[in-house]
Amino acid sequence: MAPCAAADAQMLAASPCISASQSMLASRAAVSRISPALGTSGFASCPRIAYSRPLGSSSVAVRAVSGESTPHGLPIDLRGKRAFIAGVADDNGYGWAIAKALAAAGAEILVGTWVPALNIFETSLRRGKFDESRKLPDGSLMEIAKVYPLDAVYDSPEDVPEEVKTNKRYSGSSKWTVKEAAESVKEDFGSIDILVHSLANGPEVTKPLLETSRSGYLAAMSASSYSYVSLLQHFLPIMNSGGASISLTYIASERTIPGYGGGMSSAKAALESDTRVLAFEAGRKGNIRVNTISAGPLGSRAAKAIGFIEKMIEYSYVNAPLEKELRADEVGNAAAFLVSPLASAITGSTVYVDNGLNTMAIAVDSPTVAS
Ligand SMILES: NC(=O)c1ccc[n+]([C@@H]2O[C@H](COP(=O)([O-])OP(=O)(O)OC[C@H]3O[C@@H](n4cnc5c(N)ncnc54)[C@H](O)[C@@H]3O)[C@@H](O)[C@H]2O)c1
Repeated sequence: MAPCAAADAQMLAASPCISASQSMLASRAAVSRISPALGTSGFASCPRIAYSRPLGSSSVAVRAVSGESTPHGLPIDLRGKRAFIAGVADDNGYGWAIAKALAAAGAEILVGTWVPALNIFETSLRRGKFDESRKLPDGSLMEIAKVYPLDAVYDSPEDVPEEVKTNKRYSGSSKWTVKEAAESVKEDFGSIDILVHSLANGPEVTKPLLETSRSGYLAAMSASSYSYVSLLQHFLPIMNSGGASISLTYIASERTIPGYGGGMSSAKAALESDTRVLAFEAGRKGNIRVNTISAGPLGSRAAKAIGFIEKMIEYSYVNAPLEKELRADEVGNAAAFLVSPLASAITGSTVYVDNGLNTMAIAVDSPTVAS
């Protein structure tokens, strides 16, 4: 969700050990022919390989043999990796942008879609409504290997209240609790390498904290924080060693953003704290890295529910060190980096992808600086 509860791959243009003038995605096809030699850890073995690949009508010879030449560029190479992205229900949000960046880097994409939004998402996908935004930098369309129904507020079938079970928005789907989703992914694919949590919900997000009910506050925590603990808890056993997980957070966790209410700021603070603890536990238990991206404001569906997202986007544009629009793909690219072998020593971190807005203490039109 927005600054609340609730992207194409420019950084990915650096191709796996290939000349800087080539797009990474164009290189994927050729590199995949040498994947047995390259392995799934990607660039680490690049300096020792030499191969040639067709690019358009011409053929580009690539030599990156130690001692012969210096390879250009660093690859974000996710070929051979499988990602489960929880929280994709349209092509506007951060989850979609992250899915695209990971796909562009070569990962296989599975998504988890909130049950009430599943039907419309699958129908739109089937009817080609997202085809334009499925385009990857190499011109191919992102493939989603499978869409899983998910409601991350429920861990297992025993937790689901009768009124939800019988709700017609849920009755057409099955196996959508977190535990069942992980079991289904295991049954279908065996394992994953990357887990992305890009979901949040706060039913009272428009209410100030002082007016938030206990149930509204706890609902925000359940959907936006514990949902991540639960996802990692259930997916960790099927995550390959060396894998990585990320979630999305928002600066309202550490600085006051009036209007981001209903306990959502508290939920993001919990998510960031949990990132550090989970990084330790998942690191020790499964050699899995855990990070969270503190993203700047984006006009996603969830963010629009808060009501003032356009103002937040404008505020960011005017006041951030980088005076530009924040694109969802910039967050997607950062996510691709964080889950890639290039970030192999980064875990437990909150990484800001917000044009630098988090560093500012006062607005640029403040009388303090305007004089
Ligand atoms: N948009 C912003 O300005 C912004 C800024 C910083 C962080 N974020 C975070 O980014 C993440 C993605 O949000 P977004 O803004 O891209 O919006 P989005 O609408 O694309 O994503 C939110 C997703 O959460 C799903 N969802 C809600 N409740 C769920 C549940 N119980 N189980 C499973 N899925 C559920 C929704 O269906 C939706 O697909 C969220 O964590 C959000 O807080 C957003």
